[in-house]
Amino acid sequence: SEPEATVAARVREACLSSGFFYVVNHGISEALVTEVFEQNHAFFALPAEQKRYILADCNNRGYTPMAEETLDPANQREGDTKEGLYFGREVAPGSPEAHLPLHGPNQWPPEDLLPRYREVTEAYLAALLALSFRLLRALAIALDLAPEHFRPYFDPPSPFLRPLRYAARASAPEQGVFGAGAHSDYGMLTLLRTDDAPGLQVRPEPGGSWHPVAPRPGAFIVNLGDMLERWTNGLFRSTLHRVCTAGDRDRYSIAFFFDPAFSARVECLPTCCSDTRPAKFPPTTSGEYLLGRYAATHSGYDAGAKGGGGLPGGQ
Ligand SMILES: O=C(O)CCC(=O)C(=O)O
Ligand SMILES: [Fe+2]
Repeated sequence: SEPEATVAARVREACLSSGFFYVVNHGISEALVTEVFEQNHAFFALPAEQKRYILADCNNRGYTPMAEETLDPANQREGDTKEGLYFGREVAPGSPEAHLPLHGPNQWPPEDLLPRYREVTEAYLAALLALSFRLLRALAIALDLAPEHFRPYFDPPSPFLRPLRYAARASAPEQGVFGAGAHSDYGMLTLLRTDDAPGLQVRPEPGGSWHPVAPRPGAFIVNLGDMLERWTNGLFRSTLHRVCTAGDRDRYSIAFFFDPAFSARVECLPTCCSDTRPAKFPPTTSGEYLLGRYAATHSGYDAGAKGGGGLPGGQ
């Protein structure tokens, strides 16, 4: 891999334009990536009742059936034509964090059916978490901040792994049918792997045209989320994207969302606002922001379900 300063300079350039870039020479073995895709092929091939056995719980961890999520309610006539899974950082039931929304034990596919699923998934999660922390340093350097600037906000991090299967159904944008409706990601960074089926599109300019993002063998597609856009007062972009499937076959992808600690405050960096460039977004917390977005897009998720709490850190 290249010197960190070189990487940071190229990251800056990408973050100032589309906020999307490919990461190569990342050190994560292709064997591991292949294995995690194989495990998810096997999971999604299970009978519906087996998948529903781990239906997403009050922490939004587990299985989300076809069309459960609607990423762009204003422009969709039905839910996303995909099914998925959510895994997060493993939080034991009695631990101090267990009362927090979105925190708790993961729901793993039954071991008798998929004996290697958990081990492979945990290895992949750990590898992506380590890569994300490297990118976090590069982002800080790209913003002329100390390399460890963001680190305290990620103690502990909130990683979410999202294996997805898109149905073999042609998207029809003019009819409001999408593999995944247009959205920006919510957190800091997203590291995406897809199979070789195209579908991801980005729209760098508001109201502009959609551009395909082709899968590249061995590369992660990385994009910035809303929290980094808020931290940088819009300097680094959280770009709108969607998935339009061709309908000739299923499409598999695995998104990894790297988000700050639940209680981390996300507000304009002092270097990104001034009298002439006032903060565009009010301060929020990572948890509050995430919960609001989940509540708006997941029919199966009840943001008030845990501890009767509603949104934490309220304003
Ligand atoms: O499957 C893809 O290519 C993109 C998925 C995505 O944008 C997301 O899950 O946030
Ligand atoms: Fe996304």
